[in-house]
Parts: sequence; structure tokens; C-alpha cells
Amino acid sequence: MTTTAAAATPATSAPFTLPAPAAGHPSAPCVPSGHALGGPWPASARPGAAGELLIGGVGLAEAADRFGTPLYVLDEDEVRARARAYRRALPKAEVFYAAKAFLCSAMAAWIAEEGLGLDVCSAGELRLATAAGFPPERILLHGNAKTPEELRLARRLRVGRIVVDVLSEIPRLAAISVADAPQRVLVRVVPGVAAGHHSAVRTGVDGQKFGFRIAGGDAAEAVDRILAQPGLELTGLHCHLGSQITDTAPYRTALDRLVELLADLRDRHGVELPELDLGGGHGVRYRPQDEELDPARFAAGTTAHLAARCAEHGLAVPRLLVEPGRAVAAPAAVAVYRVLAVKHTADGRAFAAVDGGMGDNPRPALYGSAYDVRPVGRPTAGTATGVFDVVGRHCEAGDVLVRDAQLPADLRPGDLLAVPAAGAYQLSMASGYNLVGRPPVVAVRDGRARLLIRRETVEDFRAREVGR
Ligand SMILES: Cc1ncc(COP(=O)(O)O)c(C=O)c1O
Ligand SMILES: N[C@@H](CCCC[NH3+])C(=O)O
Repeated sequence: MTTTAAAATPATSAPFTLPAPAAGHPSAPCVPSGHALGGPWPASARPGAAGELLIGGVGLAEAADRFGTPLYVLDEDEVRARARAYRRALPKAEVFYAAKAFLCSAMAAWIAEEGLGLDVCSAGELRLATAAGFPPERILLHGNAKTPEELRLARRLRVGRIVVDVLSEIPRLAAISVADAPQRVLVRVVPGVAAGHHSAVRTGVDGQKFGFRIAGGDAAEAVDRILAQPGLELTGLHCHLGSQITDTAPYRTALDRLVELLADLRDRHGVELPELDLGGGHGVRYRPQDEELDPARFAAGTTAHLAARCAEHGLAVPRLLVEPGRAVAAPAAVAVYRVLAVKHTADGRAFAAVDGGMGDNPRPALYGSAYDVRPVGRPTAGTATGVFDVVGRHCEAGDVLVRDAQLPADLRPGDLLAVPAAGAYQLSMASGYNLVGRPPVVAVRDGRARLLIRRETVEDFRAREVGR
């Protein structure tokens, strides 16, 4: 067995804007020396000279040198283009970006500017978004366990819609709402549809904590109780099936059940609810071979079906609401790590240990999620490859970021590795494990980089300590 350790890497935490690279520089945006990478990489990804990889016209190796690693590089144009694609594909729908995928003030501003709404599920997300100037009327609040303070805050800020998840929320909300300025609410229902990449994220089925079951009458009872409250305006039904769904069939099944419930409510109460929220869950490519569910395919698979089902039941077609998170954010970011140690074992295994891991990306450890990875920053064309497990630096054997990655056989400490599709449910679920500190986020666009979130330091941890 051989183990090698890397020299310390620079870690810039002060706000910094990269100067536009000079023409001819490896990361100069106007002279890309290769083609778009496709697959899970942002549309702007271009190979540069000497093994460089450009995102938004900025070289990842150059950014790593300036900002330190691990580093998350977020392509602003990719976020905006994905937001726009939803509006184009679903012109009659209302599209809410699910903030849980990743939220910061810049992201909130881009989403607002692109005309989407925002789905939040905590006072933290709500406060950050509104402090960044996000219009509260375009915000929708979720949560299976909203605190009384969160409900009051939502009312005070005049949040557009609240999704009711439990009966006790109804009198609580009614007590702080008035008939002449009613709170718009939706009822979250469980359609009994299993979909999503892992059992932990399948929320459309019975036996999990979210929503009201249609079967058995729980959803109908919630509707009855809301309709009895003059301070609440029931605008529709909501469901969220799961996450990383690549097929439209589960959404059609959910629509069948929601439309049946709409017809039942019309027959029993004489009300036709004008909104149907299908939640999010649209899948993205983490690896070149993965399938994605893009907005156009989602629209093609759902909108005509909804209209047909409504026609069968003699219902006016409700307005569709959708809440994509991953599909807007994930493909827009690339995580950049530096190799700290390379280990070859006598039984033929090879490990490349990097300076991040489950602390900044818990998804492989939580769900067994698979990722692509490629070396950046030195020429590797023609180099023999070997199979490596790319592992993190945290104190668990399960801290594996990418299993069986094909990487240059001569991989060595100091090398940089880039992992695409890093924009969703990585930093938003990042932890303080081992007090490593969460990585910075740099936005890139038109060959310029700007620091959005600085690296978390031990001083941030110490700042929360108030006693000993
Ligand atoms: C209610 C709700 N809406 C939207 C989303 C966003 O899901 P995704 O990021 O998979 O699109 C989630 C998370 O799965 C959710 O729970
Ligand atoms: N955290 C999950 C998605 C959960 C979506 C929120 N309901 C993932 O990374 O796949």
C-alpha cells in the first residue's frame, strides 16, 4: 500500500471577482478550444487548453486556485435558462422553484427575475427570500410541521399560498386570517403513487408523513374543514410524488386521482377548485447515461392528459402549478475538489481522497447516488486510466463520492476533480461534520466569477458557542 499527502491548498474567503481572462488564456471565454460536453454538464461547459474546463467562460482550475477547494461553481445562465424553459414549456402554468434544492440571495433574485414563484418550507427560506426582495405573493409555503411562528410570519408577509398538511393547521391559520383578506391555501393529498429515486423521497404513497390520503376520506375531510373557514380560500389540491422521476406516467396517474377528487368535491360541495399543484420531482442527468425529465417532456406528458380527464368529468381545466427544484439547480453547478491522497492497496483497489465529501454532498451516503467525475487542470488526453473510488475526507468508510470512477492512472495529490450536477440537495443538505466547513459558492457568467457565499471557517463554528 502507498499513501501520499498533498501540500496545503490556497483557500480564499474574501469577496473576490476574477478578472476576465486575457484572450489566449486557457480560460478565455471567446476562444473555447473544444465543444460543449453535454450530459450532466452545464451547457456552457467547454474544454480549454491544458486540461482546463470552462464553465460560464471561467476555468475551473483557475477558480480553484483563486477561491480554494472544495468549491461550488454555479453557472448563472444555466439557472436562468432552465427557469425560462419551464415558463416556455408550461405557459399557462405557474412554476415555483423549490428553494430546498439550493437557496441563496442571488438565486432568489435570478428566479424572481425569470418570473417564477418560490416554494419555501421554513421561516429560514422565507426570510432569506423576502430579504433578497422576492415578492411574497409569489411564494408558496410548505411543511408537514410548520410552527405557529412560521404561519404568523407567512401571514404577516402576505405569502401567496400555504399548503395545508395537517388538520391542526386549519384552525391555527383560520385564527390569524380574515374573510376580507383570506389566505389562499391548497390541500396536500397523497395520491397513492410510488415514484422517485429512493424510498426516503417517495412522498406520494401511504404510510409516510406528508399530506392527506385520498383513499379513506382524509383529504375530503380537510377540504370540508377549510371550506367552513371564511378566512381561508381553498384554491386547489397539491401533491408531490417524489424526486428524480424520469417518466411522466406517475404524474398522469396522480392527475387521474386528483381530478377524480376534484369532481367528487364539485359533486358534494358545488365548488370547482381552480388550481392543481403537481409538486416537483423532475429528474436530471447525474451521469451521461442517465435520463432526464425536461420541462417540454413533462408538459407533453401531463397537460393534454389533464384536459382530457377534466373533460370526462365535466370540469373546467384547473391551472397547473409545478415546483421543480433539482431540475433548475442541479445541472447549474459543478463541485471542484482537490485530491489530497491517493491510495493503492495490495488487493488492487485505488482510492482518490479529496478535500470534501459527505459534509458537502451527503447524497451518495444517504441514497447511494451515482455521479460523474473528471479531472481538470492538467492535460490527460492519451493517459492510461485506472479505476478509483473517489472518497471524501470525513471519518466514515461510507464517505464515498463516486464509486469506480475512470480517472488517469497517474492521478496524484494536488490534482483537481470536477463533479457535475452539484447544484441541488448538496449544499442545502451540507453539514458541519468534522468541522471541515461548508465550501464557498462562486457564480460564473460571461467569463467572470463572483463569490456568492464564502467558505465556512472554524470561527463560524466558534461564533455560535456562548458558554463553556
Ligand atoms: C413539496 C415539494 N415540492 C417540490 C419539491 C422539489 O422536488 P425536486 O427538487 O425533486 O423537483 C419537493 C422535494 O422533493 C417537495 O417536497
Ligand atoms: N434530498 C433528496 C431530494 C428530496 C427532495 C425534497 N422533498 C435528494 O437529494 O435526492
